[in-house]
Amino acid sequence: MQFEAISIEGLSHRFLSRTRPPTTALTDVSCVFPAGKVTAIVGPSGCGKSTLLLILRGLVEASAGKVRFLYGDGSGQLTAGDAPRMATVWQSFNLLPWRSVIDNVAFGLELAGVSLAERQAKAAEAIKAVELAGFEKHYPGQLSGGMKQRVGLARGLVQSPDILFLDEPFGALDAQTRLYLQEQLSTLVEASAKTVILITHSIEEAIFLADHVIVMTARPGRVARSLDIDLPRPRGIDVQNDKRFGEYFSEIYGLLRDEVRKAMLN
Ligand SMILES: Nc1ncnc2c1ncn2[C@@H]1O[C@H](COP(=O)(O)OP(=O)(O)OP(=O)(O)O)[C@@H](O)[C@H]1O
Repeated sequence: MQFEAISIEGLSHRFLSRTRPPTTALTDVSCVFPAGKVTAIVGPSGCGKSTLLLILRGLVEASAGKVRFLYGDGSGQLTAGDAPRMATVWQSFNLLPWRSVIDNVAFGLELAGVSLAERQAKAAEAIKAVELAGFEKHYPGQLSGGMKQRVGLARGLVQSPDILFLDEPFGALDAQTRLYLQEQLSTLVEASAKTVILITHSIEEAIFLADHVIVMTARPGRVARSLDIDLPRPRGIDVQNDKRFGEYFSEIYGLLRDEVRKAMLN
């Protein structure tokens, strides 16, 4: 059976607190994340993007609704099954400062009980894929922000996940580094045909990297619109000159503008 999609139906989530009124983070979210595609989620601050990611990763249990991981046998019939292998790259790098680059990248494999030789070989390959060969023995404190984030990316890739989650992966980086890493990520994603779910505040980043963009409303987050990004691949940064890029930007910004305003007044 092959992993085909994540399907979310009527998902809502409310955070309860003993000391504060409850916060409804998500309300009646329904959407599909197809396998082998990049889906970007954009939405105003606080609309529940990270909460959605935590629910998809099984780290938070939704108050209502369903998340189903769908598998097919090629006949067109889909059946729900267990979550496939997943990895997440976080904005805040989350590197262990006392471990070298290669040991940081290999950490997940070590926890999974993979032998030293195998995890070192796999980690070296992932480090090469993010163009950090030669830095295996460096420590996080010796790296720039962009290099740290590439280590984070390698740590996600090394696990050969079926689904790679990227939560604002480049948010903490300067504009040029961000652009460079977006290009690198685009190449990596195209080469691996992975299922990627990207959370971002950047409309350009969403259009550049994704096959589909889900635009969310202000909190409590709902799906405002789901758009297909019909731009050729492989994509280089010059895809921004394509007329359709500007049209997608205007459409998404048009949807977001009022929502961002509402989020500011929330
Ligand atoms: N553990 C929690 N307890 C209570 N409220 C929470 C908790 N986690 C998140 N929230 C609230 O739920 C709402 C959604 O938060 P979430 O972090 O999912 O939004 P987001 O869209 O990822 O935000 P941002 O874009 O700013 O990262 C926010 O109002 C937030 O304050």
